[in-house]
Amino acid sequence: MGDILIVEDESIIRSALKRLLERNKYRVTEAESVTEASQNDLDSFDLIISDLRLPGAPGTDLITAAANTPVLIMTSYASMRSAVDAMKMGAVDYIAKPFDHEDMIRTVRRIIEEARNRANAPDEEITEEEADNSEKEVFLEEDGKRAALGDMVGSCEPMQNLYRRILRVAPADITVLIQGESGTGKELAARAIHQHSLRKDHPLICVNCAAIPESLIESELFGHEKGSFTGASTARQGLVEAAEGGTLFLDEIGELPMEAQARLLRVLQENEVRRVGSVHARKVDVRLVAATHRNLKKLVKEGLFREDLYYRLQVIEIALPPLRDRMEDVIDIAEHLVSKHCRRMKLDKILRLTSNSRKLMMRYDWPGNIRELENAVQRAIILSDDGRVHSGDLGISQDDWEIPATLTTPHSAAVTPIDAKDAEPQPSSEADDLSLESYFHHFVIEHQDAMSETELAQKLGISRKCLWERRQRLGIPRPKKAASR
Ligand SMILES: Nc1ncnc2c1ncn2[C@@H]1O[C@H](COP(=O)(O)OP(=O)(O)OP(=O)(O)O)[C@@H](O)[C@H]1O
Repeated sequence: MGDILIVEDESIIRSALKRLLERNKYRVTEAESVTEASQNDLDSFDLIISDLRLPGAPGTDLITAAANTPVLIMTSYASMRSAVDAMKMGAVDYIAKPFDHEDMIRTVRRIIEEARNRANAPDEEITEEEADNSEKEVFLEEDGKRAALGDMVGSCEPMQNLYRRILRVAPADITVLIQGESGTGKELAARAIHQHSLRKDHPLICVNCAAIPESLIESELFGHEKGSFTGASTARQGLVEAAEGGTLFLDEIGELPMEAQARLLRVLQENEVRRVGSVHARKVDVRLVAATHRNLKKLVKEGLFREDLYYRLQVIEIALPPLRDRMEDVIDIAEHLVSKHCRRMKLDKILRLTSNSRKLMMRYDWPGNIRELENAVQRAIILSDDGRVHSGDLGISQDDWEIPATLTTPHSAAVTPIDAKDAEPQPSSEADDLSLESYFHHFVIEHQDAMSETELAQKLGISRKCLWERRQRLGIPRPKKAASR
């Protein structure tokens, strides 16, 4: 079944693990330290299982010493953090001590099987030089200055670093956690990861955990058997299974209820999904990319997010900067969005930004990030009647930005002839928008403890997704109830 090297200095654990593996038909070699392990031909093993803390060099040294053999790290539950670091260094997985025998055998079997499948797959590796060149090709546009990756536009240093990081992690089949404020492009980043992964010809399923009612989320994600709850008249596959072979993008993973977190952990640890109401688990092959605007570590401390799931998720983190930290890209992004929406609306010409709208875009701090910029641009395109995007049509309340001296006089906006429309009093519905927003704000604060999200959305006459988005924009996050673990 396979050759395994165990590297463990505690003889009781070493011999117990040896017996367990031999009972399961593996051939086992033992070592007490990295030095003793290195006396073997490390690449001749199918798997190395090593303790992290050993006398002398740490178990992670074996990761580089055995370039072609997967290394499974064992560590005590208390030092999970170092296990995550070990995975960042290239360990194939980690297992907490004391381990459950079945867990260990399942993990060993899976790792060896996956390594064999990879070895039999056609060799798609490219040299580092080729990789570097392909990165340049992917994100540098024709003029050699502007950069973009997939639908992501932006040439500033942080964005170029982000593109590089995405291209590095995409082909490695590991879980990625994307952090960033609402509207910063987390879904676009997830799409880019999928597009540059070996799974690109399989489905990418995107789910916003905050937009699905808590009572339905488990069956939506994991599926259900017929009769498992009122209304489940037929058995149904969940979105995890629908992503088979591909990528599952879970946006706002911090909103996932505790029960669903437990099921998701099983998907990550065992590659298995159990439908609601079923006693059987099904094998799945799905890569998880998760995103959140929340501080998951804080949620863990508050007992609202499982610590073991958190450690599984944060193996590789990607951070999306808020738009206010990449103001040099604002105009490029705005122009990209104008042209995207003009094409979508099938307009004859692509509208131009007036100089005042450019100035306003540069001055405003975009708390809702690119989503807010996109909404502003769409609104201005619809209101425009002269082929230009005017500052007054962007729907940005003057209370929200510091009016630059160049744009105003004591009585009216100072304008250049080209921006004549910007000088006119705006027939904008700003006052209505503001009063609607404050009504929304009051209504939600007043009723959120007594009503579910679905009831709130129904009363307000909007969808749950829209309710959630407005909560983000107005900074009134959904109150979470602490769940028992
Ligand atoms: N760098 C970018 N260039 C062009 N368009 C972008 C960029 N980043 C985001 N967008 C656009 O902004 C909108 C919001 O992006 P996206 O949905 O990916 O953000 P998000 O962080 O996932 O938001 P949320 O957390 O609210 O779901 C989308 O329409 C997306 O196409």
